[in-house]
Amino acid sequence: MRTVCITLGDPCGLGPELVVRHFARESARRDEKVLIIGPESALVREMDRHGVHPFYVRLDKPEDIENQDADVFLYEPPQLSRLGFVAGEATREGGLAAGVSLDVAVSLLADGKADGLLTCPLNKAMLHKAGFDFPGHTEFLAEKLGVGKENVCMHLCGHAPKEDDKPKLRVSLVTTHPPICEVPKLVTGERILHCLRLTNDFVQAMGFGNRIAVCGLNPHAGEGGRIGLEEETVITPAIEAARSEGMNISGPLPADTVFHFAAKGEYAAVLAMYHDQGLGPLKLLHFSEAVNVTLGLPCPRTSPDHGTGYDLVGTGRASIKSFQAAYDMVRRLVESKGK
Ligand SMILES: NC(=O)C1=CN([C@@H]2O[C@H](COP(=O)(O)OP(=O)(O)OC[C@H]3O[C@@H](n4cnc5c(N)ncnc54)[C@H](O)[C@@H]3O)[C@@H](O)[C@H]2O)C=CC1
Ligand SMILES: NCC(=O)COP(=O)(O)O
Repeated sequence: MRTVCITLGDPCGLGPELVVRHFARESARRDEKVLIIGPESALVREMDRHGVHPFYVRLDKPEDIENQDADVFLYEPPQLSRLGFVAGEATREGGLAAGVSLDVAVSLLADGKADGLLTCPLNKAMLHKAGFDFPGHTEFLAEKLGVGKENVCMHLCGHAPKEDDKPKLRVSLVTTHPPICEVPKLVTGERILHCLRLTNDFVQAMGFGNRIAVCGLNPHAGEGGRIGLEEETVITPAIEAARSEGMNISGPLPADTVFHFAAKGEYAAVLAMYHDQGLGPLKLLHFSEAVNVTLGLPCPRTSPDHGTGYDLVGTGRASIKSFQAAYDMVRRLVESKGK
C-alpha cells in the first residue's frame, strides 16, 4: 500500500488550515496511508477554529507508518512539541518547524518508507533563519535526496487531474530561485536540454500533449542578436539538440506573446528562463488552483502554487483548490510510478 507524506510547512501559515479543511471531508479519505508531519498544536488550532474532530492517529515514530493500514496519521517531531507558533506571523519557529518536518519526510522517502510528498508552503526567509540554507523546497529536496539542484526542474501545472476541457497553462523553469542578476549565467544549454527532457516526459506521461515552447531570455527573443546573444549562442543550440532527440519544440519565442498562445492550448507546456517570467502569467490565469511539481526527483513531490498566505490565516477566505489539486496530483503520480 502506498504512503503519501504531507508536511505542514510553516505552521503559522495556511498549511494546517488547508490540511484540516481537506481531511474534514469524509470523501477525502482514500485507500492509501497519509502521514502528516508537523506540530500538532497548529492542527489543533485549526480543528478548533473549524469545529473539526481529530481525523488522524498519532505515531510515536515516523517509520511506524510501514506497519499501518490505510488511514491518516500524524507524526510530530519531538523538538517541535514545545514551540509556540503565532498564526499569521513570520517567525524563526515557523521556519524551524518547516525544515525539521521536511527532514523527516526526506528520510522516509530515501528509505523507501514513503512514496510521495505534498509540501504545504513555508517561508523561505524563515527557513534560512532557522539554519536551513536552501532557497525553497525544490533545492532542499534535490540536495537532500541526492539528486542535485541542477538536475531537477520546477514545473507549475495549471491543470488539476480532474480537468474541465478548457486549455490550461503549464510552465517549467530553467532557473528557480537565483537573484535575477545571476540568471544569464545559469541559463546554459545543458540545463535547458535537461529541463526539456523532464518536461517532455511529464507532459506526455500525463497525456497533456507533446508540443513545448521555449522562451527567449531577452526582449523579442534577442531580435536576431541585436538585443542580446543568448538566444543564438545558448538557447537555439539546446532546442536543436532536443529536436534531434525527437522532441517537438518551438522557439526561442518572445516571452511577451508565447503565454497567450500557450494558454489557448497551442503548447502542452512553456519552458521559461526564470521564475517570474513563467510564474507571472501562470498565476495571472491559474492562481490558487495550479500545482507545483518538482520534476527529476526520485519520487513525486507536489505543492500548492501559493505561499504561506499569512494575511488569510484564520479568515476562512483561503482557497483550498490548489491544495486539493496538489493532493490529487501526488496520488496520481505515485500510482503511475508503481505501475
Ligand atoms: N511552495 C512554497 O513553500 C512557497 C512559499 N512561498 C513563501 O510564502 C511567503 C509569502 O509569499 P507571498 O509572495 O506573499 O505569496 P502568498 O501566495 O503567500 O500570498 C500572495 C497573495 O495571495 C493570497 N493567497 C495566498 N494563498 C491563497 C489561497 N490559498 N487562496 C486565496 N488567496 C491566497 C494572499 O492572501 C496574498 O494576498 C514567502 O515567504 C514565500 O517565500 C511562496 C510561494 C510558494
Ligand atoms: N513560486 C513558487 C515557488 O517558489 C515554490 O518554491 P519551492 O518551495 O517549491 O521550491
